[in-house]
Amino acid sequence: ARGLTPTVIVIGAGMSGISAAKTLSDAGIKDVLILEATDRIGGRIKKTNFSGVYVEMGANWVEGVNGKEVNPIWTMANEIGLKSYRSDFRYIASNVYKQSGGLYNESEAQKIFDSAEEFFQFSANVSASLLSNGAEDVSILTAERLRNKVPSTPIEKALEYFRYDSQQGEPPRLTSLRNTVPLPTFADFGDDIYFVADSRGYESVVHYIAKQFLTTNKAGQINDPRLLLNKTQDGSVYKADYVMVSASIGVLQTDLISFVPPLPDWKLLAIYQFDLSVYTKIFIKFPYKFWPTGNGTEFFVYAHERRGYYTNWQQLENEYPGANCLLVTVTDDESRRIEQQPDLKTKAEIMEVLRNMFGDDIPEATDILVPRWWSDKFYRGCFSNWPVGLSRHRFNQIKSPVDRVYFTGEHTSEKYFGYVHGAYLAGIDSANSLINCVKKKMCNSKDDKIFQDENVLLQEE
Ligand SMILES: Cc1cc2nc3c(=O)[nH]c(=O)nc-3n(C[C@H](O)[C@H](O)[C@H](O)COP(=O)(O)OP(=O)(O)OC[C@H]3O[C@@H](n4cnc5c(N)ncnc54)[C@H](O)[C@@H]3O)c2cc1C
Repeated sequence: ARGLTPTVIVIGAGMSGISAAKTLSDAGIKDVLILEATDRIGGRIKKTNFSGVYVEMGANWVEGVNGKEVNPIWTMANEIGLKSYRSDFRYIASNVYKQSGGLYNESEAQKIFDSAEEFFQFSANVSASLLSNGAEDVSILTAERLRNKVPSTPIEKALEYFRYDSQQGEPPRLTSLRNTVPLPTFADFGDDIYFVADSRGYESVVHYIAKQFLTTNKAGQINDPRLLLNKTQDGSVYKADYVMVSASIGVLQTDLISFVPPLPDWKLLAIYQFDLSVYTKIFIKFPYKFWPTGNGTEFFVYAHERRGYYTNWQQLENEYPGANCLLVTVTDDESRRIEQQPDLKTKAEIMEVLRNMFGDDIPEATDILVPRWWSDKFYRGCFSNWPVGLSRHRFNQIKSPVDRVYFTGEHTSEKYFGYVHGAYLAGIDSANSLINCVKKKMCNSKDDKIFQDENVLLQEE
């Protein structure tokens, strides 16, 4: 180690920063310094105590399990015995509530569900043919129009929301068909997703990786001088040969971090064009259960005429027995609206929705948790989504290094952007490019040249 001048400074100790630092360390570049703005590692994987149980404010599922390849996060979750529960969405059609109460007829709901499934297959074919023809990208909504499958009734809209917005955090109008249908996560790692409910938190996977290269004290806590927490705007100066930036793309879209000299135009254009979705998991607690429990009841849907209005529900009896907790998820504009209003207002809205579904006799909620990722200057959102029309060339520029400044994070994973495994694999990838530069002096890829030419063009405009 060279003391005050490490080879690499890693900005951010979320999954990707920790994964990058470990990869560097494994390759013999042990003099890294990780600077994290908050008081903890894990970033968007974060547990909190909610009325006596540990719930996840950020990432909750290991997504992509039981497929042809093994999701590396699943491997680690098993190595540490992380408690998780397979989510079973097969019964949704029997659990769709009308706006003013009562369930939709199951066969009616099933028909809409089947038709959505048929559309999904169709759209996957459209996506594949766009790719093979080298044609322009289209949105998921465009594909719906092609098939005359644009949802119009509350139940159609609710089921569409359940399928797309709960995965991408943004509506089909904004989302790239070519890059999200089908999602490589499920094609490669399998269709199953497992809900983590463990008092150590999903973040224990990040700790598990960190402890493989950072020192710990007798109590097992990380005490390595190469990890500095609460590192923000305190006037300290650190020097290094290289920097690896792992902050969210939402952070990079603001001026929280200033680069001197400024990032080139091609880089900024790429960063500014990608999307960071907002996805809000609201936990609510009750004195007792008034919702159906048992097999096939875990997920339910509320079909309000206002699309995305408290649509997605999960009862957590399996995961947190006896805690009497529900989880309702909102996204995008609803998330931003709810982040900006007091929790009491949100609770009142949710109580009204629940009374519509279950009648006036239900008890008042005793506690509510509303995470605010979008308002948080260290995140500015939840997971990235590929907007329609953004080319692969432009996408590659998001992760491309600028001189000795490297980039990583879930938003730099071409196949698995938006996910925990995407962040993990991106950390390894970006670290490997940096290692190639340090050790083999392979620093300027051919692509960089293209980018630089483009930059000149932009400046001449
Ligand atoms: C609500 C929510 C639900 C999600 N659900 C799932 C899910 O179920 N399954 C799944 O696979 N994925 C899910 N995700 C996505 C997953 O959490 C992320 O893809 C992944 O954790 C991102 O890791 P990262 O290292 O790229 O970024 P981050 O976790 O954001 O790490 C970046 C780190 O940089 C720090 N930082 C920011 N600015 C600075 C600065 N100026 N200086 C120093 N440090 C800074 C941050 O504090 C943070 O610790 C979800 C995310 C959210 C928010």
